[in-house]
Amino acid sequence: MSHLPPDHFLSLPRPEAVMGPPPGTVDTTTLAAHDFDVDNRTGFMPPQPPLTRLPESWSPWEEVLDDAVASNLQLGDKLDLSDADRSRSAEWRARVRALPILPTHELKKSEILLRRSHHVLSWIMHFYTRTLPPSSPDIRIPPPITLPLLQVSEYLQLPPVLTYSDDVLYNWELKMPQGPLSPAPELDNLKCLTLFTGTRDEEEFYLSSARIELRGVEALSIMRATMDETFVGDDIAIRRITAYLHSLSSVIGELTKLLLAVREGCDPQVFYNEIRPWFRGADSDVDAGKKWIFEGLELDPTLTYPAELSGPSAGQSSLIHALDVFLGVDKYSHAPHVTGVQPTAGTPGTSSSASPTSTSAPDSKPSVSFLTRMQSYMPRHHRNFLRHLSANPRPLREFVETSANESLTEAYNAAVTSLKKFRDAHVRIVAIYIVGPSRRNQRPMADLKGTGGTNSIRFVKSVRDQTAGAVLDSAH
Ligand code: HEM
Repeated sequence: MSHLPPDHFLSLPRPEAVMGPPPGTVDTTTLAAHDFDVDNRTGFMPPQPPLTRLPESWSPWEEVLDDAVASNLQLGDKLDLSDADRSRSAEWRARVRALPILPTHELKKSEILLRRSHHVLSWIMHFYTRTLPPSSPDIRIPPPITLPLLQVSEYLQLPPVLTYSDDVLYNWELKMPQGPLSPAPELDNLKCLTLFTGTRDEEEFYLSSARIELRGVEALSIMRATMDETFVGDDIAIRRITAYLHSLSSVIGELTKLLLAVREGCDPQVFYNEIRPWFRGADSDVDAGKKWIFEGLELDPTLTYPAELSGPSAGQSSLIHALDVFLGVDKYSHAPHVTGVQPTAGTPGTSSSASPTSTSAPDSKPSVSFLTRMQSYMPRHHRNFLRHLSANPRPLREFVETSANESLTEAYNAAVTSLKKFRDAHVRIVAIYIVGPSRRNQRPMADLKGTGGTNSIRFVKSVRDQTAGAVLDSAH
């Protein structure tokens, strides 16, 4: 960097993660943040394998998580839970409650430490809440988890709950070392860092998304090249964009194959009955009338009751949203009325009955599109990337419409249709992994709600149908 002038943004010291950069300057809290933390080899996945261990000062968290994994803890509402299972998880929860409340200020110095902390604390929280006996009247998260998890989440601007970044983006390592010249991890050279069940099915479930993220890097570079060409906008540009859009259709076709390949390693019954219940966030406890209570919240006056507490969902993948936004399909697929959430009586709008310092949940959830709600679960640099993409002054769809070029329109429609086919496949996956197993009903209650809080199959079908509606008339 010695050749850079001292006032260049890359020469400036990293801004404090929590404060962000001063107004008018670029956020450089991560190495690639000047590029929205989107790497040209690994896209929304980090280019280096994520940190696997926090420094010594925070080892009590790491140890209690190791212990949860090694103890093979079982879901609290498992039908054939043995007394030994029950007492093992009760002992583990007692250990969590006895943890010291560790300070988090030093973690703010590094985005990488903050990410690992969010990963460790949110996995502990899910192990804790989901092993509670079903007879517990509410879900109480003890202070040694509440305080650091809410503080770390505040710094990262993420909800204090397991997110797609905790179980996919930052939950991998290489099976075998790759040479320094390898541009990105090979799709079959990944394994996961943390699992609830230790099963291959669970690992394959996360890795199917990870592979989609890595294969999607080519889509990101096509988007970049297309955006450059729309600025030129001449006949050559139109020809190039036409070719790029055909390539994009093929890449989305590859993503569809990778999505369907989840069936090779992840059994639907195991997914529905043994894996998915671990993901449940506060939404899933609403029907049972249970509130999440963050004990100790009042000890830090800067903290408030979290607004968002849905479980992790690949609906938080920035890649799929980026495709929607780039193609201008999001106005259809994720129109404001496509919230996925069934309005409940007396919860029409945005009002909330919890006071800022209340330790328990507000009664209602704002009615915003699923896309908008899921963006708050994405790493903030990725959220900014999507905002930047939305603010593109020469949107592709408009460009295609005004160009009125038949080949270009056809290529655009092919890309939209490819995205619609991805969603056809996704509807099949939701039918196989959620609707089918729910009919056999091995769990206490048939659970058709998505972990993102939607009415799963109805919602994914409506997003798919809206995507199809974005195809342009060939007259354009
Ligand atoms: C077994 C595998 C999968 C199942 C059972 C599944 C299930 C679901 C469900 C139930 C929803 C509704 C939202 C919610 O409440 O969470 C959803 C949404 C979504 N999922 Fe999946 N999903 C799977 C794999 C994937 C993968 C691998 C991706 C891509 C990386 C993906 C991308 C999305 C997207 C983008 C949405 C938002 C709706 C849309 O834009 O189409 N899903 N998924």
